[in-house]
Amino acid sequence: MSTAPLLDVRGLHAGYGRAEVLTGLDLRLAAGQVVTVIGPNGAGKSTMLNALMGLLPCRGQLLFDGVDLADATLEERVMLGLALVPEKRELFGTMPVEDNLVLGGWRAKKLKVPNWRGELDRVYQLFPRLQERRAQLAGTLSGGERQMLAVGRALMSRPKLLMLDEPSLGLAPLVVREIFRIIERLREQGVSILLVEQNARAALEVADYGYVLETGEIAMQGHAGELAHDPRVIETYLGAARRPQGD
Ligand SMILES: Nc1ncnc2c1ncn2[C@@H]1O[C@H](COP(=O)(O)OP(=O)(O)OP(=O)(O)O)[C@@H](O)[C@H]1O
Repeated sequence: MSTAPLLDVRGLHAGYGRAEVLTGLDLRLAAGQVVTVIGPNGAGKSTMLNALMGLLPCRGQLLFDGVDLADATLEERVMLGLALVPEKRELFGTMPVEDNLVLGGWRAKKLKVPNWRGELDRVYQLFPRLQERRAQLAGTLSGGERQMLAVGRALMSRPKLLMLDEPSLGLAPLVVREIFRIIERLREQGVSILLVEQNARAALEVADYGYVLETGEIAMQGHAGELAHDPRVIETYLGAARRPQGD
């Protein structure tokens, strides 16, 4: 590609103490793209996101929007425009919904983005349910509402790249569909998204490009539509599509 990617990861190594989980991962994402990383439990998907966010020590080249992230702290990465919605959502349960959202706006506030509070209206447009429940304590929300709040809070920082760790995890099928509809809408709005998912089918439907991460390495990659039709991906990750052959 002629223009530099928004995110350019080369030879990423990361792990916990002596246990190396990622052993030289390469990944690229162009601005405006939705890129998904699928793979089995324990492959290292969350480890990758945590390393990108600066929550874990790592080695390798990490370029974000042309900036080398090697020595950037978590706060600096947030200021550069990275946002992570972690698997555990990590909301402030004893605070109202709206306060959780406002806290997410500190980057925009610090950057003196004019009318950053207007971001609240955008988030409420995307998630009318959050507006209805703006005064309710976050800890009393349903699983789906908590996920919406976690995504909304990340959007409040006006990120250049939104990283989502298993947004559908633990949610009922109807709510999962709602979450993917929202990802689709964000995509239409031009938000760049790095999506880690176990729900490979839904992830490949919404994404432009996909990577398959297996035991710390990229095993396959390609345009999402092509991956979704690849026999190995179908066999391993889209198993529900298989029809019994009667043997
Ligand atoms: N805090 C930790 N300390 C030590 N090992 C960890 C820690 N977190 C994860 N691991 C190990 O790192 C490996 C990769 O885990 P990771 O959570 O990144 O995988 P994943 O692909 O996101 O899978 P999952 O979908 O289960 O979260 C696993 O073997 C896991 O046991």
